[in-house]
Amino acid sequence: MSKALECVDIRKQYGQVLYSLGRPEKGIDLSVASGELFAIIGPSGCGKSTLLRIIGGFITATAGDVLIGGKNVTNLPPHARPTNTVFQNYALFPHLTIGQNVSFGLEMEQIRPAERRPRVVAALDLVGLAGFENRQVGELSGGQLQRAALARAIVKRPSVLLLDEPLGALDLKLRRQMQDEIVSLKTALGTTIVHVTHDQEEACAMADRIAVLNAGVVLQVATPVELYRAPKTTFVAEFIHAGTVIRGHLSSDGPSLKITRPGLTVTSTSDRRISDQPLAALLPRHGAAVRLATDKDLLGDNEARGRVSRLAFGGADFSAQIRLADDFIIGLQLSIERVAELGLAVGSDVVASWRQDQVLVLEDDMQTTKPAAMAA
Ligand SMILES: Nc1ncnc2c1ncn2[C@@H]1O[C@H](COP(=O)(O)OP(=O)(O)OP(=O)(O)O)[C@@H](O)[C@H]1O
Repeated sequence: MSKALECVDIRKQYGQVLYSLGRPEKGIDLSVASGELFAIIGPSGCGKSTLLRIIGGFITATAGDVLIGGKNVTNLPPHARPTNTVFQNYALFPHLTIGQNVSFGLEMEQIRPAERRPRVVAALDLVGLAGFENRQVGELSGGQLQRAALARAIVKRPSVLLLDEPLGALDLKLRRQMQDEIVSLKTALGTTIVHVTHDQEEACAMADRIAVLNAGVVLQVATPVELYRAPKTTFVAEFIHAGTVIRGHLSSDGPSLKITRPGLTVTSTSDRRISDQPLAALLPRHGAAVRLATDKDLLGDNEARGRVSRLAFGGADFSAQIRLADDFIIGLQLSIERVAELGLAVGSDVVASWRQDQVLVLEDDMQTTKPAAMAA
């Protein structure tokens, strides 16, 4: 597939050492395929917006290049790039009607009025705002304003649409609806989209691929499923809530790796070698990876005795927390059927066990030890 966007060795420094995007020895490299919806996720302050604004031309990178459709646009201002950005705060002109707002960019490009009008009507139609042309900005709801902002961005037919947390201000229901609509829009127009969000669920629901950013560094780029099945580092695993991170004493046990902590020994078939790089294990959260029993005595590797400390129903399944002997908490998802079958309630004594081949070994890139942070 052809590349719609490439970031090559991008770095940005604010102040001397205040914040830096990219590492001193290597900047950020990203490649987004044509027609792809590519999400950038990460915690507040990690540099998502900075990166997106460098792509859009609103911020000048300290070093590196931005290529769109193979063309180097690094030195072009925002309006001369084939991109358009939708911001969280809509950024609509309050004194113009919705139609005039959508038409504004076309006027700037000196497109003839006769051509402008059908394009404005078509863009409003695409985002579900047919007939809203003559409405004032103040007469629209939050969701409608966000749609108008989208229409204004797509009317210029950008080859890359940049979304900077555009759904952040919407309530959950509207947010889900807009997520679906943006994906449909992408499919209908074939536009490449780069979407910045701090919400990993939103990214997973919408994106073809996701880049996880922390402290100015891209830790992993993968499809949503790959990210859950094989997070590379403890930061990624914890950020996306992939399971419970186990830190402890690490040793080699024949062909497998063994991590021991009080009341729990996990072994993994992972072939990662012990080196200077700190490693940790991940117990996946999804129900299929975990066996839970209420009448089991034998305890060996990958088995732990505990007590259900929380059972929260999330609509489709339960999020359970199990407190082990030394107050270490593991989190997992359980189906309604499984909870009923085991007669689980808060306070139930259980034995949890994992298949060796489902215990992942990952690079431990977290500075702080947060054993209970991953509870479901
Ligand atoms: N103009 C600036 N001068 C100095 N530091 C800045 C400037 N703009 C951003 N920063 C810093 O750069 C870092 C990255 O900011 P950025 O807005 O890109 O993060 P973000 O991941 O988008 O965060 P959020 O999710 O909170 O919007 C932050 O630590 C921020 O304080």
